[in-house]
Amino acid sequence: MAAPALRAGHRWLFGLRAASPRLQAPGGRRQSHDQRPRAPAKGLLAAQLERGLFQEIFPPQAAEEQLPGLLEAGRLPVTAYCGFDPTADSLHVGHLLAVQGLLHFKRAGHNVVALVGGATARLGDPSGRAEEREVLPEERAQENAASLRRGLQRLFDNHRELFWSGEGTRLGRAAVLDNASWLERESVVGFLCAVGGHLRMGTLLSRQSCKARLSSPGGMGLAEFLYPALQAYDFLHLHRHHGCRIQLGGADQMGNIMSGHDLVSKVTGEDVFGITVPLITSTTGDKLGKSAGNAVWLNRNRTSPFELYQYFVRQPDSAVKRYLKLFTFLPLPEIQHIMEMHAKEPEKWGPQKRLAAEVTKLVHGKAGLESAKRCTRALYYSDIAALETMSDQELQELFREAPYVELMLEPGTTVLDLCRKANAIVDGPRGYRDIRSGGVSINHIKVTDPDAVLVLGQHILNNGLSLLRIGKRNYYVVKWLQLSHEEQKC
Ligand SMILES: Nc1ncnc2c1ncn2[C@@H]1O[C@H](COP(=O)(O)OP(=O)(O)OP(=O)(O)O)[C@@H](O)[C@H]1O
Ligand SMILES: N[C@@H](Cc1ccc(O)cc1)C(=O)O
Repeated sequence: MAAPALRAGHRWLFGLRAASPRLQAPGGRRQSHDQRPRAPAKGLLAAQLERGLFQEIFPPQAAEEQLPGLLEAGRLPVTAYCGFDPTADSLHVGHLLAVQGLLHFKRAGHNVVALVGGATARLGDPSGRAEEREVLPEERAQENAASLRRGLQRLFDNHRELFWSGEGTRLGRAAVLDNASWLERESVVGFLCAVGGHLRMGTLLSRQSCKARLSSPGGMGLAEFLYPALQAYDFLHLHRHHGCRIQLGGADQMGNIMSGHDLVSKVTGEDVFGITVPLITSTTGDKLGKSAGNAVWLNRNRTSPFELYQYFVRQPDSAVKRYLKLFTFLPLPEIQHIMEMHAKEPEKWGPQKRLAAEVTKLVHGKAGLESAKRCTRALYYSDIAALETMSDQELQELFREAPYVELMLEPGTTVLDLCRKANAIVDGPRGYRDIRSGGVSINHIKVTDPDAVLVLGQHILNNGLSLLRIGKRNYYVVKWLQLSHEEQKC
């Protein structure tokens, strides 16, 4: 019955606060291992509870009773799923944690489904929302869904190629599905008959996300209200057609996961489970994601490999150990060792760099990681060799805000000509003076003679580019056109 299940949920949440390694004792002190209840399970479950990746289990008693056995190494594979609504055309770092959860299932030999919510995205999940979402047009939902499917597949492929060595276990299978392929085919009457009697109004109304939306100034629309029922129906569909027994999601998904659990167990009489991963937040405590407008994206056209790498390199010491456990597959003793080295040589930023490298490799592959490192050397270490080997795409990504100018190279072009043609200095004597006074550099080297003729290999790199900087941080990327062999010889 719904109400006792919810109470049990609360009891578990309460118990888990003590169990979660992430949570701190009053006064900000971390609880010692001894104060925590013993890890209630073996295998995958215990390992991920210890890493802090699995936060809550539903129903709570399953953490000690059914799940440890079900997920133990060497047992028959189970199938777990997690859904991602394509309300944007890219996944982001918050989603990566849920994907990481799926990948750990695969590594333990279980099968996973990454579900793109092509249908649910059009309704909009009310969980954690202060306002109703804008209706997503069907065409946009389809385009975004295709992009998310590619993003998820890329993560599974990169993981298999770069992070899986066999390790004596079979790597579980992964499928990427879209709920539009069944929800859009289901009739309204069919849906209500399948779901209507099993999901109770009292329970749905008592969910935190529903209460919050109902008491908001704009109230709650029917589509939002029915959202959890559609997500529950997905769980039922995946249970019937793919044998799915576990739904994974961020902590804000617990209400929807409980509805799915209700529906599947009532309709089929079988035990199914929910697992949540912690929410990744910004330094101000907001959930990292689209709604808060602070997403760090996984698609290169939104956040470059360099920017993703830098996001992780910038993590403070207070977060980096936890992130190494959550976002990488490094064994815990290795993480411990990395942290011990860091205590001896903090100036090397060892854990941050390792974290950044592991995540960038998973998201963008080896080439993406190399690109991130090349851009880092070019920008922060003024490394001309790195600058010279950068592609046009990398340069544009690196200086996203910088104007990108294409210019024809004419014989005798001077430093002043370059600055003027790029609109980087003001016309007249003031621009001339600005160069003289040392405010301009080309390819990281200061130029003070406005009349100096540009030299290939120095002012113009072998890849046909010049990086012009005015003052401290105004960059201009210049691409020289028609650099023929003849000109290069001049
Ligand atoms: N910052 C985050 N930390 C952990 N999990 C997250 C985070 N953001 C999203 N998720 C999880 O990823 C899954 C897909 O989320 P969803 O498609 O709603 O994206 P979203 O970024 O949460 O959307 P929005 O920001 O628009 O609410 C859910 O299980 C969600 O809880
Ligand atoms: N409701 C989830 C996405 C989702 C969609 C369909 C599902 O079956 C599961 C999850 C979210 O917004 O975060």
